[in-house]
Amino acid sequence: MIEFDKLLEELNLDKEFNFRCETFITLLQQWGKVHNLSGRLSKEDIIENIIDSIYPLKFINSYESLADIGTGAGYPGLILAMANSKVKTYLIEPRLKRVSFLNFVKNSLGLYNIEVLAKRVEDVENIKVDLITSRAVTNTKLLLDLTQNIKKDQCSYLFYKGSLLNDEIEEAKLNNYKVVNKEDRNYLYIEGK
Ligand SMILES: C[S@@+](CC[C@H](N)C(=O)[O-])C[C@H]1O[C@@H](n2cnc3c(N)ncnc32)[C@H](O)[C@@H]1O
Repeated sequence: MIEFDKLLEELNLDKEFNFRCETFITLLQQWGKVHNLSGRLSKEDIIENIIDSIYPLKFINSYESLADIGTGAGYPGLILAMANSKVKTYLIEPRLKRVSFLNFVKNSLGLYNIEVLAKRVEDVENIKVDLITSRAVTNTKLLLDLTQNIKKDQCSYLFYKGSLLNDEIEEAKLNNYKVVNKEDRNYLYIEGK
């Protein structure tokens, strides 16, 4: 896939990331059928989701710790952790089959920067991160409210949104934010200052 190869080059992602993606694709296709983890399981669909997950690395600031809310089968938090295995990454996901899958991928790839927390985000305690991500879980205001307990003072947010973003921005009373559009996707980035 040309777009994928171009993006990897642009983001300076090496062969190791490519290998991790191949393994993730194989495992998701195996587990996905049995455990109903993700609706879209063709290789092309999975690569599209991987591109969607890592595309924001083009424009966000670097970060040392990350929490992804509602990681499901891996998007975007697991993929971001595969792209940068030095970043401490918490994948917060309450559904146990999804948790087992995320742990299986983590162990298969030796990604010990990842910690999978089998909880709802509002029940998570004792972690503080400087980037919070989420895709397809809930609206912006609720995400900001539910993550109060895990944010560092200068925390940034990256939410993967569709087209209905303006109402959400208004409801959440956001001032400093950036929206980056790519096809049907709107990435909402709120930079911690
Ligand atoms: C529609 S799926 C999206 C999964 C993945 N982020 C993606 O984009 O493919 C929503 C996920 O959020 C999880 N979830 C729902 N409420 C949550 C909460 N309060 N805290 C953490 N995860 C939650 C669900 O278990 C589910 O796996």
